[in-house]
Amino acid sequence: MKRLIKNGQCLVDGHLQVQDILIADGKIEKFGQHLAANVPVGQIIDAQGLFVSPGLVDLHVHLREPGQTDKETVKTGSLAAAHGGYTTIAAMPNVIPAPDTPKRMQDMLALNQRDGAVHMVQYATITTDRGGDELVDMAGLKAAGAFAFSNDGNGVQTACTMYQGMKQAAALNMAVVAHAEDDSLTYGGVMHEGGVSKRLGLPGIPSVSETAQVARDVALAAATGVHYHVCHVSSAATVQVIRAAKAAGVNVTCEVSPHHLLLSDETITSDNAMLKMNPPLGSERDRQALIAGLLDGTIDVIATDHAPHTDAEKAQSMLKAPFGITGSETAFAMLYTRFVKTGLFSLAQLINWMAVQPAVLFGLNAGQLTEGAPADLALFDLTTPFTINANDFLSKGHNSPFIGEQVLGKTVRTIVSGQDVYPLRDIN
Ligand SMILES: NC(=O)N[C@@H](CC(=O)O)C(=O)O
Ligand SMILES: [Zn+2]
Repeated sequence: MKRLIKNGQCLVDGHLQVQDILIADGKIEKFGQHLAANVPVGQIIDAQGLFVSPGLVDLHVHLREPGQTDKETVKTGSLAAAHGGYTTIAAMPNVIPAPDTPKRMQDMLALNQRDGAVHMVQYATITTDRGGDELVDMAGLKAAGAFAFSNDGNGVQTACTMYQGMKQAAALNMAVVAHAEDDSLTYGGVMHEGGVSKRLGLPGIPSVSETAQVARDVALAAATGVHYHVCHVSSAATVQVIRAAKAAGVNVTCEVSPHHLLLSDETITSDNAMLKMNPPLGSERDRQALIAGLLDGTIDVIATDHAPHTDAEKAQSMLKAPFGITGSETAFAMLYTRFVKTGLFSLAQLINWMAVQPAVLFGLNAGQLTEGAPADLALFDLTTPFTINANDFLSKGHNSPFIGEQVLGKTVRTIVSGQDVYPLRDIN
């Protein structure tokens, strides 16, 4: 079936231009001005005044199924992504059981295929059950359809395990995607170690727990040649390590989360678990270094680290609540409002970091608004202010520090392979 999106504002060579998009068979058939086409009645979408973006691509989400479906499911998590304008998401393997064998990967992919509202790719673990030192059957997992390898939620503690894992992944031409955290340096902390943690009397996590492991892994990546991708970089020192590694020609890429760009430990004025995540919010200096890292190309992409938890869990003190906040449904609007409207980033840069580059880094057929590409699109209203409201979330998680924020950039419609996935007709 054909559909025509008329008069949307699209990025062409970095600037907004009024364009039409003709969709046929789930793909963009034509992209241009004043397209005339024979489309069935009711299949013309008036996008006047809306920003029509390539669907966003999120390299880091937690969907909790199987194992913790009180927090999220593949259905609710992928709908939350669609609500945020994402059309492709990469699901982390910290589910129970973890996709650490080919059979479990096949089961996981079948579930994603059945319930995913958007395109999904799936990380396999690096080690069995994301712990210890027993490497998974990487070749078997690749053959079963794994996207890349990650123990996200935890760092790989032993250099030898990481080294052997990287060697195997490199031979398979697969990426190793690392949550970098040296457990011997976290001291049971719940927030960034610094003046604020001292003032609040909360145990701190030194940022060197991240930097030390990234430095180790950069050396291992250089020795193995693997594509090493660092998750949710949070500190100035880590940005500097990655900058130097890139300059030395190491095959390293990295992501930053919206919350690490938007917030710092100074936002934490009281014991508030909505501001507890891993890695923790850094200092204001760290935050500035992350912004500078994006702008100079050290940081490649923005990924949400969408990490839903139950209301009851996150109502607890920072000492007890689990680490993690949601992100899929707030990322674009928060970043657009705080960084593009203020002139710090251009809209083209933001879309490059949220859609184009995530696809480029991992060879996904996504992130492009060009003829022949999948018709994966997000339509955003950049002019009508709205308030972020937990009642609008399609995620089961309400653990967002951005609830109540006044923003621009509401998702009006999300289209995957030519079909509407948001707004949605049946949610259950
Ligand atoms: N980021 C978090 O604080 N939590 C994530 C795990 C992770 O990405 O490290 C989760 O799964 O809850
Ligand atoms: Zn992580």
